[in-house]
Amino acid sequence: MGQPAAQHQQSVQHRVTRPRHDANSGAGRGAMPPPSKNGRHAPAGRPPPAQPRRRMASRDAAERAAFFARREAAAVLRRVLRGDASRRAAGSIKSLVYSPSVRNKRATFALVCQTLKYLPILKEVLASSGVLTSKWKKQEELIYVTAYDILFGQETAASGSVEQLIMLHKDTIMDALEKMCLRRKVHSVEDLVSKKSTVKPKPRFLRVNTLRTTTDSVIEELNKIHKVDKDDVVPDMLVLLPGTDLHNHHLVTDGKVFLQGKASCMVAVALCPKPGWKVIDACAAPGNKTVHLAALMNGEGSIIACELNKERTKTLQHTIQRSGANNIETINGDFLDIDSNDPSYAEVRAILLDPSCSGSGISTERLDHLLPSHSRGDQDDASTSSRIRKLSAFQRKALSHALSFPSVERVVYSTCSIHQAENEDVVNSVLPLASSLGFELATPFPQWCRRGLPVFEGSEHLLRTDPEDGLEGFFIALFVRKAAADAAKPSNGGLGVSKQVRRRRSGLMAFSSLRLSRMMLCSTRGVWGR
Ligand SMILES: C[S@@+](CC[C@H](N)C(=O)[O-])C[C@H]1O[C@@H](n2cnc3c(N)ncnc32)[C@H](O)[C@@H]1O
Repeated sequence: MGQPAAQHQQSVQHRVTRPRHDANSGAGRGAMPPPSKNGRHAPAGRPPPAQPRRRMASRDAAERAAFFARREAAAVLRRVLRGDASRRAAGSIKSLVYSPSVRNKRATFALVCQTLKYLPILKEVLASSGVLTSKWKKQEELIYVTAYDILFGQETAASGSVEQLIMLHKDTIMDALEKMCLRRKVHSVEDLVSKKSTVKPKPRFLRVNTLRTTTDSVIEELNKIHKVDKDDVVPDMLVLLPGTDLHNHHLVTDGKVFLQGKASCMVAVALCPKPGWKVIDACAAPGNKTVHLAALMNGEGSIIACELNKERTKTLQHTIQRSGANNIETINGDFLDIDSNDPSYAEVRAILLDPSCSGSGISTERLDHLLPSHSRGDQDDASTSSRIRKLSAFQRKALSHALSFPSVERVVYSTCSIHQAENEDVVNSVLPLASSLGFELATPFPQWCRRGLPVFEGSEHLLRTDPEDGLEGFFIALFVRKAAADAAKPSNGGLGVSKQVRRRRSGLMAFSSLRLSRMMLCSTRGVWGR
């Protein structure tokens, strides 16, 4: 290639569309301490040019912001990569970034996503440039983030030993990048980056927490700056434009609204617990559906929220606290170990079972396409099928257990999976038991067009949501005990039922007549033949 380093560097760098992220914004970072003095000096041999004070100060602030953003991003990236490698993710990229411990969420999110996008390239060039020696291996995630940021991001570089390491090797790395482009016959580094990241923007859904506020007052407040609509299916659900960022909005931090997807909210609504009932949320963390149940019950009655994982139980408790619900008891334990014949559960009337699943219905939202396992194509391998087999065995056990509670009238089984093995097959396998215990499948949201895959008679009662509907891929099955369903018919006078239950019942009654027209509508859209 033989061109001078600076010119050469420019030729590669300028062919890269610099991704824009606002790690430099410094939002929320004003109170942070500066990096250690010895980590912040101008590159050797180049005295800082004389600059007006204000420009120096703003450069210092930018460096400080970049320094901290890279370290926050590296901590998240470490958890993401370890979870992906062990296939036991501690959470999605988003949930890790939006955990309370991350201060500059927006910058961290952008840096993590961009670093993941460039990771295969970074690994290769850092290895060939001899940067990742055993000494630096311990900080490899920080090296990836910093290398991404300096090479393709914002170039604010001077502070921190890892920043200096990358600056020291920058020319060699750019050289390796140039060679890589030549070898792969592409014009720019951007052409080397995975293009699988096209996520179709979805509306921003949010659920109003009616334990703390009213839907009308939230609309009034949000309307000042956002376009807000009421959802036509889920009560107290609002729809905003895609990309509306409300993570730091006081309505969210105060627990007045929850940033919860529409499909996820349909689960608790399908269970439709009455105020005053005793309800179990069997696999509860992080608790979005638990607190939704509490809101639907107007905070009356009691909810037992069971969660196996200790750390996630803490998150569940945090969610409950944020919601203001005070009728929820948490159990850190195995739902399968709860004795359904224990007198303390004799009055449980509804169970929501949203067990661990493959999450294949939310893989796009979870940004799984950015993970190394995805680019290796691990999704199709034998370990995935074995994982799904294990999951569905647990799901079957848990669903059978839920049906075994003596007074339970309504059981909702839900997943965020698109796999038949975790959905229709699980339901089908428990049908004989369900029927022997007096349960039958009921039809949640009868007006909803997309139903279960037609793999057994009765699967039309099941509900699926799909990215085609602009939603995540969810699955909902509702079991109702026949005696309870009969008692709920209007002929009993409908004593003491809430307006919502009555509305819902009339929906169920209307099902038969609706069904024919709906099936005709569905068949024209090809839903059954997917
Ligand atoms: C899909 S998540 C539940 C999400 C939750 N319903 C929500 O909407 O926020 C499944 C949860 O079940 C927990 N879990 C898995 N096996 C369990 C078991 N045997 N008993 C109780 N919880 C379990 C997992 O740790 C995980 O937190």
